[in-house]
Amino acid sequence: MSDSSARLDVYTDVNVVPEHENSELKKAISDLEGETVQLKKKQKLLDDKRRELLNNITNLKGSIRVFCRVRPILQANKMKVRELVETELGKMVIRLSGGAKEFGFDKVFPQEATQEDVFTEVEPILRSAVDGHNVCILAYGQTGTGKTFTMDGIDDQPGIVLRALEKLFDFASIDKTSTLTFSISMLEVYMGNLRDLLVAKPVRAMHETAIRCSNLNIQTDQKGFIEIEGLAEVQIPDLTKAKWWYNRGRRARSTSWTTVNETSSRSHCLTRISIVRQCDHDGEVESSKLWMVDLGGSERLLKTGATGQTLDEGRAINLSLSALGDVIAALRRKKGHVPYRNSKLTQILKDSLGHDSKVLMLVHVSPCEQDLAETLCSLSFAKRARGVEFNRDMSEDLKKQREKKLIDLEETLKETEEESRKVETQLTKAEFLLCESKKLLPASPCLPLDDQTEPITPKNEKQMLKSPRVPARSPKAATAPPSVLPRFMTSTVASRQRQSASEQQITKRSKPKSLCHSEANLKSIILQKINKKPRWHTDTRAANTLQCESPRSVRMDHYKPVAAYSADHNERVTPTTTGRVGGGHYHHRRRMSSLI
Ligand SMILES: Nc1ncnc2c1ncn2[C@@H]1O[C@H](COP(=O)(O)OP(=O)(O)OP(=O)(O)O)[C@@H](O)[C@H]1O
Repeated sequence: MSDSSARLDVYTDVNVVPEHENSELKKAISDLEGETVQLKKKQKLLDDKRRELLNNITNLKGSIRVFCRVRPILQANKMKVRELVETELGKMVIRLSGGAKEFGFDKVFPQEATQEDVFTEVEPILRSAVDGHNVCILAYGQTGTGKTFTMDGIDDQPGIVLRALEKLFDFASIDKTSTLTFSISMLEVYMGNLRDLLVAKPVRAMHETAIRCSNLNIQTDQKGFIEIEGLAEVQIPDLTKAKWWYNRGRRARSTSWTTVNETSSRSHCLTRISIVRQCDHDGEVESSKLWMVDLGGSERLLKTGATGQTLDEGRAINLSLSALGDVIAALRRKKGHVPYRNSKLTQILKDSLGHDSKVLMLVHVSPCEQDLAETLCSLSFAKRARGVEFNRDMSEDLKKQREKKLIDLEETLKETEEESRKVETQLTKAEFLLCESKKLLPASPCLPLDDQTEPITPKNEKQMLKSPRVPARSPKAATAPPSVLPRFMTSTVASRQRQSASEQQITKRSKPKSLCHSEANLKSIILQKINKKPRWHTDTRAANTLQCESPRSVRMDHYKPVAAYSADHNERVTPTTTGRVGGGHYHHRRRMSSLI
């Protein structure tokens, strides 16, 4: 057979679409493009609606919520204690000689409550953080009542922070309308000074006489947002890196021995997760903060056997806790002046306690008779934070109305989420069809088969179907000046996982049992759209090259970080604003952390 006849055969086998069908295919593509744009718009609207509904629900429940957790009786004093604390649904009852005293809470966790029980109730507030609200979770209570246990947890019972990190990455992997990126900072407020826990070197000497604090400045920008100048902020692209940094920060925390708790925290430990959310539809960027705070133990100083430095530490902790109580009470009463400036703690948390933020305070108490005085102090603090007027002053009628409104809102939220899932399915289908039909358009004159690079074999066919194409950077990203880009906007592992899952999903769908059959199916689907019967012939070699790149996957690499933040511990950590790398030596007065 001559060369030319061979070429003729090839052209006959390959999809040569007649002109009129070609224009119908173009029309179908343009319809599909219109459809995906509309579906994306609808998806964005539904997501906005969901966020608004959730926000209304949280506000109705109270933007400052107070839970109470009762620590179990510890093995050490199991034999010699009398329990005075009883829990009922949403209520704490203290049995006193003169009768019982009741305290109401949004939720009460009895001694047997697990870390999981606690986290289940905490979880909804994390959604608010991802939706763009500043959120503050505070663990408050007497020394030794389990604040660190609730926030940090122990090896086999992780606490809120680790669970929250996991949850955030879960949210990122299932978010269909935006890309989420996270970074972590940790600091402690010790005797009124701030100390960066991510750049601090763990100090192994137990009784160092001085603490060197880093030069961290609390700044308020024009919009009233708080930034801590000089505080290291590390990008966390995945859960493993997030855990690594978090554990590093915890080890650097100051602890000391008191008569009440062997590893008493002598400071407030603050973990901040900065969340950047970029909407895939319009590129809009939102940021929010999630603070998780293990407060220093509130204590009656005489009881802890504190003297000297420990006494000073206790005083400093009590002063800042009382300032925190004043701020929350003022916010509760919606009082004009909120005394944020009275402590470093409240200055740092200023933009995450007030306007439009969500606060969750977990008050910890001991069940033992010997701790009664402290327990009553903690419960009074909680009562003030919760606002006495909240339920007591509300008439039964109002309470019922509120309950009904909550039920209605939750119902609407469910429906919205359901509708959003349906739109997501439609969008995936439309994008798949669009992607495949574009490949049926003859883009340029066909090359003779001899000129094609590699023959298709079963081996590389598999390879091609599996490996996604490298996503192109969007024109937006290519042209945007780096200085205006948020510094955390790199793809996270979660987002990359989501991308590859999405591609695998589509590849699975596009992966033909028989390639001819698959393409014929595709054509018939597209032809159905343009009301035509399939007439084209199939060239299996051409069909083999079908790889569907999810159009939605392109978004991941839009941005590069401006600063070289890295969660890899071999790499550099950069402080947020000053450019000063905090590799200095921090001589902490003493440290007995059990976490080393
Ligand atoms: N819910 C719980 N279940 C089991 N053990 C607990 C629980 N809560 C606290 N503990 C144990 O009680 C001890 C004291 O708890 P923890 O150190 O968390 O108290 P703390 O309130 O953080 O104290 P401090 O303010 O002094 O730092 C620890 O040994 C801890 O493991």
